[in-house]
Amino acid sequence: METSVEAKDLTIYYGKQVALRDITFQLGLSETLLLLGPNGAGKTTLLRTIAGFHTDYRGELRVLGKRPEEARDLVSYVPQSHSLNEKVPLTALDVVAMGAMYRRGLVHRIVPPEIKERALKMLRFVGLDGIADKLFRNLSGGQKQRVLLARALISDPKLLLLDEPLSALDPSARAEVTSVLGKIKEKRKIAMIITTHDVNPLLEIGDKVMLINKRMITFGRPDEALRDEIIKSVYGPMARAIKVEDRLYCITGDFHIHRWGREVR
Ligand SMILES: Nc1ncnc2c1ncn2[C@@H]1O[C@H](COP(=O)(O)OP(=O)(O)OP(=O)(O)O)[C@@H](O)[C@H]1O
Repeated sequence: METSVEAKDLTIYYGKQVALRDITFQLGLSETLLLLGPNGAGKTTLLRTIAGFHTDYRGELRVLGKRPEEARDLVSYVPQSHSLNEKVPLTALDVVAMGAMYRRGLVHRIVPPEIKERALKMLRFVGLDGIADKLFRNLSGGQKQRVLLARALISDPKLLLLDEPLSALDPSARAEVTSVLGKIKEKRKIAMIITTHDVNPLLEIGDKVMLINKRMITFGRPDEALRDEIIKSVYGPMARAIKVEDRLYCITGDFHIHRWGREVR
């Protein structure tokens, strides 16, 4: 199988401390992996390692057939919280265009016409072409997340890494963003790895699920990987994996609560 990511006996360190071990898996070129695990399980660490930002690891790791550091141009990474300074009056279009300009070493504020055209196309793709000239800081949470997805897509990545893309959103914004993720999967046919505390809203787009908790607990198709006894081994006896009318639900009792944009755990 041609793979987007391939890991064999991967162990990730922070100096002498092991953050994550026993990671072995293969992800196909257009597959979506949902990466699930409790607080501190190592989800962000694994994502940043695949992105080529964290290099303190042993074992094998290949991203699109290359070492992660060499594959960076083929990968887009959307961190849990964006690092844009909201005091700077950037429009939605500016933010999307940044995704193409940084790659070409362009750091000035004037967006070249060719990039503007592509940025508008990306905004249309995420259903936001009407707000191109609005200030990013004034957008709703769901709109901001969709703009950040458009920014990640403009460089035409083959692998998209998303850290908790739904966690700061209210239910209707979650549905908006989930539907854009489904569209990316269907139309762009690229590989995605999405970290989440709550796998349920994403199960329909997940080809594979990995559950981690400082080590890999399970990896496979959702119905194989999310078995009741496995979920209980990580989240305790109250946790459940249940099927209702052929749809799988994973009840872990593990969720983020956000108030006024600040994350409370
Ligand atoms: N820069 C760092 N230096 C040392 N240890 C770190 C560093 N970053 C993370 N860790 C540790 O690595 C482990 C995994 O953290 P990580 O942030 O990857 O977990 P996570 O599953 O993404 O957690 P959360 O769901 O809370 O975001 C934790 O024990 C954390 O304390």
